[in-house]
Amino acid sequence: MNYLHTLRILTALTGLSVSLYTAYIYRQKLYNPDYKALCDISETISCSDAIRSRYSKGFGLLDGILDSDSILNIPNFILGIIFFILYSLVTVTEYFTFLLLPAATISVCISIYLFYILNLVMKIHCLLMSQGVKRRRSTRLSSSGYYSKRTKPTQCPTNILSVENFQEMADYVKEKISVKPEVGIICGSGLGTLSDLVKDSIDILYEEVPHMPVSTVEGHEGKFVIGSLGGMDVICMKGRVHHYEGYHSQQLTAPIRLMSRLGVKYLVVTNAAGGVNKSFSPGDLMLIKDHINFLGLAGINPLIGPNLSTFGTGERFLQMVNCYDKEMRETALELAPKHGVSLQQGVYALIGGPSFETPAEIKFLNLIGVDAVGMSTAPEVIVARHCGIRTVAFSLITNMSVHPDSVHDESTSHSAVLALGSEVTGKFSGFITELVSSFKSKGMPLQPEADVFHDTLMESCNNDVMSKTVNNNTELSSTTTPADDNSMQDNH
Ligand SMILES: O=P(O)(O)O[C@H]1O[C@H](CO)[C@@H](O)[C@H]1O
Ligand SMILES: Nc1nc2[nH]cnc2c(=O)[nH]1
Repeated sequence: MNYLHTLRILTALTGLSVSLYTAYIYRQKLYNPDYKALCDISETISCSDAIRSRYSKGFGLLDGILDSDSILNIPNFILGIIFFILYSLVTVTEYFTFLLLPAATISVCISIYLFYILNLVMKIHCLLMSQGVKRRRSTRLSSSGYYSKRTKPTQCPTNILSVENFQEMADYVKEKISVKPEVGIICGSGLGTLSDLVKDSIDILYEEVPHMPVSTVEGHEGKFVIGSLGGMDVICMKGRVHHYEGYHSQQLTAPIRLMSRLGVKYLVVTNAAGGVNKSFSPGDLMLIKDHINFLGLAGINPLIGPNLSTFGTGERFLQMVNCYDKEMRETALELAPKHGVSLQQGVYALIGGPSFETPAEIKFLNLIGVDAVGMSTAPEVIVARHCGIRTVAFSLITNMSVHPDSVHDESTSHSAVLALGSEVTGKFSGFITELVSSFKSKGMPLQPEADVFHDTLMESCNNDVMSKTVNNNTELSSTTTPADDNSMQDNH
């Protein structure tokens, strides 16, 4: 009898410890997706994945009936803690001992059920035995983002770069710097001198950083400049890489994931672009309200492949509404006049390049509401969004895109783009510095939650709220080009 009593107490204590440890891992994972639990032994023996699965709440039985965030959908570890506390009390006090048999029966049934889920449904072994994996059998991934042998998507079966690779990039950079950058800046073609604004900086060449693609285009020096700007710690990219250089879109967005791993929360993206909106002039700075990503529409998206769920939002189906952060755009519009910057607003289109557009393509872009065209930015913004980094972006209009009737257009050449860039960049120093400084007072990165979406939809119904803060753009709505059509402008 005594022996049985001790065994019951030991069982209750073991159950309680396991439940508490599960609660601990659950909490750690919430704040640090990279946290590796002691029980994550291999790809198939793991509890971390299990703990974030749909079976981790209400044993998965309420899935589909209750929302996963419903307070009634109680995590298994809480049920476990309650169960084992009651079990211990009954054992120790010897009150209600008639409950022990049904309790033990229920616990055996639950164990068999979980054994079935883990081993036959999810095919992983979780030592804590109380949860399951969140991914389906056919798409289970290893931590490095590789599919198991069972599943072979025909396209991009693995990621070009794994989570570990991004971590290696970040570790390398962290070793070299003493600051903790919160702001990222990308300098577009001819805009490299923006990096001169960074004070007390150290430079790290792209070629030094493991897995970092190297710029091959003139006007993109290819180095990180890390230091301080506007009272913020920043990491500035003096030059970027492009799809047309032959890089995979996951490679050209690798620095964004590196930034995310360093703790960057805000991003300022710049590019040189051809003006499609006829009311623009070379030298104008355009605040990007939205983009049309022709590569993305054609199925070239940096998020294709196994989802890197440990980054920021980690969303598989990423919402792109407000990816050009509304609050940051409003701040930019407020600050611009103070610094003598006449800020245009518009939609940026990414084309694959490296050839510039034909007259017919420009006509088409103009018809569909594009204001400026270039060969970058959209993939970076998509990945920044995926990482939960708030982004604001600008196009320097370096040339007006070719007029349909012209035979030769001298301003649309890379050397002309670079020349104009270096000529006018200095004018934006004060503006960019104060914009970066303003991030100090901004909150945590906005996740693409339903209320933001709703907010934006409401906004589009109520006409363009941005027009309240725009001074010079009131003229735009009276021009006749489709790019200025209100339906496009009001959409953001
Ligand atoms: O987008 P950024 O890098 O500023 O460069 C733009 O300028 C180059 C063409 O001159 C293209 O690479 C185009 O994308
Ligand atoms: N695609 C494209 N990219 C540019 N970058 C700078 N100017 C241009 C342009 O006219 N077209």
